[in-house]
Amino acid sequence: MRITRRLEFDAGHRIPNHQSQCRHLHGHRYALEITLGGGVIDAAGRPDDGMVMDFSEVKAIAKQHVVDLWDHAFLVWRGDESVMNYLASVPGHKTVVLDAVPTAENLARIAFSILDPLYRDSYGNHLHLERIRLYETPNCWADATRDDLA
Ligand SMILES: Nc1nc2c(c(=O)[nH]1)N=C([C@H](O)[C@H](O)COP(=O)(O)OP(=O)(O)OP(=O)(O)O)CN2
Ligand SMILES: [Zn+2]
Repeated sequence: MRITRRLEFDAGHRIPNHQSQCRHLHGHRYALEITLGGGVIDAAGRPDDGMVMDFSEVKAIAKQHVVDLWDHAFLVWRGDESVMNYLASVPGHKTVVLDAVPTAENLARIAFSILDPLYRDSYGNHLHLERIRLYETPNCWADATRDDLA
């Protein structure tokens, strides 16, 4: 069985070597969809009976480890020297420094690697993270699965 929980956040980014307008500083209303696989819990009387995992628990983990960190932050590739230097000059700025250019593909892959160990086996029903879908715009998204981890 598969379940999916969606969370949304706002963040700034740029793709420094992009040939068009994405090299400019801009932001998105991102959406993160977390798809988990696992068995449906069959334990009458338990609060999670009939669930793969309580959606509120799925949300709490993603919120604590990804969404709250990236929300209203600027996501910057550590090799983007001019923007790194500028953001460092802004007192108390919320900046997330990444080892890769902040494309939808890389953000999906990074979110997968952060969240993967946090969902695995926590419910004893072979729970596992199957896919992270990261929407950069309503029309553009990337899917990361285990095969995409570096
Ligand atoms: N494969 C990828 N291509 C692009 C990415 C990306 O992350 N992966 N990112 C961008 C830009 O950051 C931008 O967010 C997308 O721009 P655009 O294609 O213009 O998307 P819009 O929704 O604004 O376009 P509409 O045509 O207005 O729907 C570029 N490419
Ligand atoms: Zn963009």
